[in-house]
Amino acid sequence: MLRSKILNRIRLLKPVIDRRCMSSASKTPLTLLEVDDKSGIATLSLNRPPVNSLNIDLMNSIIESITEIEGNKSRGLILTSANDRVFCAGLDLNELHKPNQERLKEFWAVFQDVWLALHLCSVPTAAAINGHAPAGGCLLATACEYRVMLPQMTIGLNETQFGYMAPKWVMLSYLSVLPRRLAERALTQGKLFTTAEALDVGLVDEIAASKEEALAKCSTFIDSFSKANPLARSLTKKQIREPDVQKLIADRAGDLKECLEYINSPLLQDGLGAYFEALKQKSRSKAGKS
Ligand SMILES: CCCCCCCC/C=C\C/C=C/C(=O)SCCNC(=O)CCNC(=O)[C@H](O)C(C)(C)COP(=O)(O)OP(=O)(O)OC[C@H]1O[C@@H](n2cnc3c(N)ncnc32)[C@H](O)[C@@H]1OP(=O)(O)O
Repeated sequence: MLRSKILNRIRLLKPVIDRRCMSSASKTPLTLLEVDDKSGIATLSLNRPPVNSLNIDLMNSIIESITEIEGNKSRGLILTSANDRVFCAGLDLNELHKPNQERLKEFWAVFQDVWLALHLCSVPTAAAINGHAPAGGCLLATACEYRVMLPQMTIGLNETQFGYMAPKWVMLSYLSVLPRRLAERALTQGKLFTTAEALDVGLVDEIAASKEEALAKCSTFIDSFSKANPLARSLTKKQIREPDVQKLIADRAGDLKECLEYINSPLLQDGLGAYFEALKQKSRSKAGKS
């Protein structure tokens, strides 16, 4: 069965993941996990300042939290951010720009794992998107079953804006939420939807005026499964998601090889370097350091 195969795969990796986590554990927890003792719903907050950019340690921490949530019989998982401006800035560009090749292989494998773990999570999942969610941040949100977003934020797979094409399985996550023609246009444009636009096209399900309201709406979504048998619900979700997941599982090595070639190509490295420098410049000018 796919579920046991996937979970065994992640468990098999676990000792490696644990070692990696322990070797580079930061002083402050990269994720905050709280389980409401009344509702039984777990809230997983990304907590890697300044923008929750996804590096190896943060993604391992997310995977471990999901494994813990599935093991402690939480009734659901709400993914959110401890930062009130940014949900998740996507992959840490330091991992992609002029990368160490061994680390890049590990980074990409963990990126694949974090999507599999969240996309196949056995409990109901919802994202309280309380900040900007570009690229990998949008992927985390679309891996969840439901999305509630705060106003004046942006969300989308903007990879073409920094010279990259998203991997097939990242595109499939978008296609599981958006109609094909719209997904194609948004992917090729590298579009970042405003909150209102995202609601209009169905990329998010609801808008909330505050993080508290977003969390409450996510809890209401999770409560909607209260009459469903948890195992039947989980297996039904995995059955529906299996075709997309299999496209990655069946060729993880091929995906890794393709990404390494693509990420390391000089043209893309130059484009990414320029994009990253512009980000840093913007930040410096914001802080009054030109
Ligand atoms: C077969 C093909 C396969 C090829 C594979 C290609 C690669 C993978 C392709 C797809 C998967 C996913 C890819 C990604 O996720 S790549 C990352 C994309 N992310 C972004 O484009 C977001 C960039 N950031 C922003 O737009 C903004 O920072 C913001 C809106 C998130 C927040 O804005 P604001 O609050 O104004 O903060 P600042 O911009 O001032 O930034 C603060 C600080 O953080 C740094 N930073 C921002 N984003 C990142 C990041 N993604 N990685 C690393 N660092 C980041 C920024 O540089 C500032 O740092 P400082 O200069 O030190 O202050």
